[in-house]
Amino acid sequence: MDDHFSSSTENSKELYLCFLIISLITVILILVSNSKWRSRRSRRKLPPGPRRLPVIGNLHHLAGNLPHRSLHQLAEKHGPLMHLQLGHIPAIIVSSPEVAYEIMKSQDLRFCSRPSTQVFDKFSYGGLDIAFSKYGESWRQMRRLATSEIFSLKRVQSFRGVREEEVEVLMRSIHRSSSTCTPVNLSEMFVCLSNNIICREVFGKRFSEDGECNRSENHELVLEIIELIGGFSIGEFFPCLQYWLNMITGLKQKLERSFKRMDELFEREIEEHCLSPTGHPGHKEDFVDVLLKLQTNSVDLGFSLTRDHIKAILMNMFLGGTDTSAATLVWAMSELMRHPKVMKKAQDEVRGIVGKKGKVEESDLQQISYLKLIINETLRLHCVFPLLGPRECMEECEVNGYIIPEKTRVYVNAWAIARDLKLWEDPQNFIPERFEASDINFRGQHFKFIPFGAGRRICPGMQFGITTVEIALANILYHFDWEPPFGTSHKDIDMTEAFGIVLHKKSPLILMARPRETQV
Ligand code: HEM
Repeated sequence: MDDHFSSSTENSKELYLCFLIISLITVILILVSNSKWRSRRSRRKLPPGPRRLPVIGNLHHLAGNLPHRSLHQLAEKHGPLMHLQLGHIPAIIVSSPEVAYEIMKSQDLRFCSRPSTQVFDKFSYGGLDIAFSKYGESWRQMRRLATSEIFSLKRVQSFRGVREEEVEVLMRSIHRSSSTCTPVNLSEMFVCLSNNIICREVFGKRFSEDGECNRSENHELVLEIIELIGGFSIGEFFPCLQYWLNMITGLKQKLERSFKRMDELFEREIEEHCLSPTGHPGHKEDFVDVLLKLQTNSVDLGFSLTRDHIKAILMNMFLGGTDTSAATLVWAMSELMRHPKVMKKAQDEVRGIVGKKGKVEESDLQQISYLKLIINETLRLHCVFPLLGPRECMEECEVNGYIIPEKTRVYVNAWAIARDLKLWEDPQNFIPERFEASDINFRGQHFKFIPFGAGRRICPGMQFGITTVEIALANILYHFDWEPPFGTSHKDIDMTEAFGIVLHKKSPLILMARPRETQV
């Protein structure tokens, strides 16, 4: 007993010591890099012409809780283009539609690369995917292939049945809870829904055990990887020390473990598809089928589509498709709960259009226009990737009268732009009607509203994501009336954001559902 006690005390001492050393190294590295940069600049004479941006912030502004908010506050003081020195990496933060236009439209070709980090390199199978790879011929080939074969409108429509079935599963789950007066954890259910949809689209099957809305092992894996990709890693900002810092912090080991699990899953699924190319009777073509077929005919593609290329795209679908749609659904329902008049108007619309049919089908969505305004307004206030994907400048250029050196990291604060008082009336409030008589949409043409990004790196899965959100939300409003849990009111719905690459609500959305009288 004593031995056990003393060994666990020693273990915690070691852990504490390790933590102290890491913190000390981090602080020293930040201080050294900042002071070195400043002294170098003060000795240097600035050339005439476009100026260099002064450094106004450091890693501390990005590493803190909710960086989009602290960067927004900084931008209010320093303007829409700011220079931060992130360890050894220079970075600019963009917080206005004009500068975003320069970066993502007029000079997109110079800014459409991604930085290289150990995490990105690992999960992209060494730069073979679409989301994390650097810009170049290989990325262009993959993006072209994915746009035409995977993310096309035809493909989105071909999975209509999958989405409708999974939404029905969700409705049944909610129904069960409501019949026993059990509160419904919508946050959990939305993640299961989108994970099941994406797994069926990608692998042709869902992974929940009992055929209902259960959290699957796969979903845990998605969350683990998203945390690794979106988490703050000090090594990323000190490239020459990255290997060692990632070893000391344990990131490297975690990375290897999660990657192995992900790779094994993909291998298993691909092998299953190879062994039984036609699948079970009634099997619908999924993305693994599509990619394997393309691999067989890869002469037509003009490049060799390897097994690693396939796994890299599967990773993009798997990660891109789960959390984003789920987070958007949670924010939308939370806003509707806080705005009962908007909720009522939306329910009246859906119920009026669908009538007594018993469920909303995708063919109904075209007519349900107020719901689309609600989704726009949700994406404006709760941009799920507040800083979009990090970009990297490929050659020295000039933006807004300032020189931007090659390899500068670029973050566009889409969240701040969408809440800017100068651009939006009453921007902090949820008012879907603001989109009513407006031609502003999220397709990357209006730079004050870019929840899916813009330019060459715009989200290719936009239509998949939006359709999932629309069909799920429409059915939820059609089938049920919603109340806050007993003893709380609409105003108590907590809207605090959680830290992470995907902007989630911090506390789960738990509500009481009451089936509509006319429903079965
Ligand atoms: C509501 C749902 C979604 C939102 C709000 C969203 C948003 C975004 C954003 C902001 C980016 C970064 C754009 C940039 O860096 O400029 C992105 C990239 C991406 N998204 Fe989505 N997304 C959603 C759904 C999906 C889905 C369902 C998929 C796949 C099935 C997907 C796949 C991707 C991929 C592959 C990229 C990387 C594109 C590139 O770097 O070239 N997304 N998404």
